[in-house]
Amino acid sequence: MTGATEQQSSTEASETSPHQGGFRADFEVTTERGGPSYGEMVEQVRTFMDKVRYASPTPELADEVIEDLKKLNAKLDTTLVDEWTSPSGTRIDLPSRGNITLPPYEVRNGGPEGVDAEVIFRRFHLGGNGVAHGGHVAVAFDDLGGMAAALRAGRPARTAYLTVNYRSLTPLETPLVLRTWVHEHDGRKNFVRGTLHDGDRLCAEMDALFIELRPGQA
Ligand SMILES: CCCCCCCC(=O)SCCNC(=O)CCNC(=O)[C@H](O)C(C)(C)COP(=O)(O)OP(=O)(O)OC[C@H]1O[C@@H](n2cnc3c(N)ncnc32)[C@H](O)[C@@H]1OP(=O)(O)O
Repeated sequence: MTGATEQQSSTEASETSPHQGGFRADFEVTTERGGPSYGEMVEQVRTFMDKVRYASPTPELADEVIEDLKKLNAKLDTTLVDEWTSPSGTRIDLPSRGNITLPPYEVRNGGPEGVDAEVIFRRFHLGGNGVAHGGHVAVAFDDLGGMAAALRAGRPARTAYLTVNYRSLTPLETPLVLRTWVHEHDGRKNFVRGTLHDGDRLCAEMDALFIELRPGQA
């Protein structure tokens, strides 16, 4: 499984420290941080969120779960690091780089020409009536649109605007194809388009602008 490409996280170094700015010019990606079971740990948390979305616990069970979660939170408290050295976001071998906040995706192909990924919206991404929440669709477009801009530009880019047209319902628990590409670029401006398909059916389209960050820009 791949969560990203090498190019995406190893961008052009600048004369400024890579430790400055909103996105670092160069930061270390890894397949090892968090250990071999880290992906499974993230998957178990996603599964837990799936269950929470649909569970209706008794008051006693809710109290029990709270106590268990407090213990787990205390365990993780002893291991907290900054965002650049956390496995969540830098583990390129895992879906969505191990980033638990993103809908899990796998990049099938990524380069200056664009990104082709498979994304699955989980049960906890429910909006209503059994289909995905539109905000989660936008999150997937944002991350993979930013990736398309970064791969073309060779440097990080930030979203200036992002428009999603919801063309049909987006199913949960279904492998979907999300594509993003730079349609046009002008200086630091990358006009990025995207599509989300369930088979042949178009679920949503994206039209966005990603601005390449200047060295050290916050
Ligand atoms: C691989 C991982 C990918 C992750 C992707 C995740 C992406 C994100 O979610 S980023 C978070 C959400 N975005 C933000 O918080 C951004 C907040 N805004 C900003 O930081 C700034 O406004 C920023 C960086 C977008 C642009 O600022 P700045 O670099 O100073 O550029 P600025 O000089 O204002 O504008 C550059 C050009 O873009 C144009 N522009 C800027 N914003 C917009 C906009 N919203 N609409 C249209 N044009 C715009 C300007 O008009 C200008 O055009 P021109 O060069 O022709 O005069």
